Amino acid sequence: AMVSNAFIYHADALMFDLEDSVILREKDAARRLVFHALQHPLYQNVETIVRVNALDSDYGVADLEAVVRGGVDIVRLPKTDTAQDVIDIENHIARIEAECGREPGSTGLLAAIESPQGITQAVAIAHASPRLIGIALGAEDYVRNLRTERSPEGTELLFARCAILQAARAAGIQAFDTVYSDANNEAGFLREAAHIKQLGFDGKSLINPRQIELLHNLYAPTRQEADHAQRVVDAAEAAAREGLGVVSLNGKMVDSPVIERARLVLSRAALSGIREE
Ligand SMILES: CC(=O)SCCNC(=O)CCNC(=O)[C@H](O)C(C)(C)COP(=O)(O)OP(=O)(O)OC[C@H]1O[C@@H](n2cnc3c(N)ncnc32)[C@H](O)[C@@H]1OP(=O)(O)O
Ligand SMILES: O=C([O-])CC(=O)C(=O)O
Ligand SMILES: [Mg+2]
Repeated sequence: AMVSNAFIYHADALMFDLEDSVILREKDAARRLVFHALQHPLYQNVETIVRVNALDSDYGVADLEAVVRGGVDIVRLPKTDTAQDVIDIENHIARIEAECGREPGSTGLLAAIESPQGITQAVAIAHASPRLIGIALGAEDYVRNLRTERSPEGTELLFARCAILQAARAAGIQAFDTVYSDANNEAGFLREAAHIKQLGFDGKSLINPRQIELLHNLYAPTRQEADHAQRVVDAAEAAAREGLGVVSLNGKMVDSPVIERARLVLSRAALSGIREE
């Protein structure tokens, strides 16, 4: 039911999971279901991601064969511990693309880091393949590996989140935060989402449709922020026409980092609209 309904919720991308939310005896059926969903007309204008099983499991390579042939946009590799894990999946994807006549390099890759080993290797992982569109944190497995649990403040995740952000930005790719597992706790979700937005994440994996609008609204700038960003960009363009690199807007210095931040605000307004307070 979820696979056939998911496209109605206006998520930025839809992620089909073949890994930890599918029990072992359903792995083959789930793979077939996803293979067909990827080719369904309803999913042609939606960005699709499939989380495959680990390549060293009994299912990983079969998952890849199905989803690359099915036309998935991005493959999510779970539990990425080393750059070699990325290179291994990269090699399989390149082979399958060649075999099925898909444009070489057209399948994107998203590596989820879910262990202390992966966090220590985050920089190498983030640089391991030109297919990588981003890296992501998988916090449920990560806290299990740390031998702790998630707190409302997220203190136990701060190091991992910063490591992932640093590595992603150093490699020029995106950084995605982990799921918030309590689908009925709106206040807790919003608190965590505000925290990861402030750290600099590009977005977050969601597990329930009710979280989509909450996150889009949080990432949408306020009317005041969008108007200010527009004034900054207007002032910068006027200054550039006069050959100036720095201008003053109501006494505040506007130079290149300020202008770039203003452009980011405007691009978020274009994507998510204006925040409803
Ligand atoms: C640690 C990890 O690996 S996380 C990643 C793997 N796990 C997942 O992807 C879990 C996906 N999410 C879910 O299974 C569920 O949302 C749960 C278990 C979190 C909550 O379950 P419920 O409380 O039963 O969901 P809820 O009552 O909010 O569902 C409302 C509607 O949304 C649909 N829905 C719920 N979650 C999703 C989803 N992830 N995708 C699409 N549709 C969904 C339900 O089918 C239901 O539709 P209906 O009204 O047509 O019947
Ligand atoms: O990657 C995610 O966000 C979900 C996940 O597998 C985890 O938290 O272990
Ligand atoms: Mg996990």
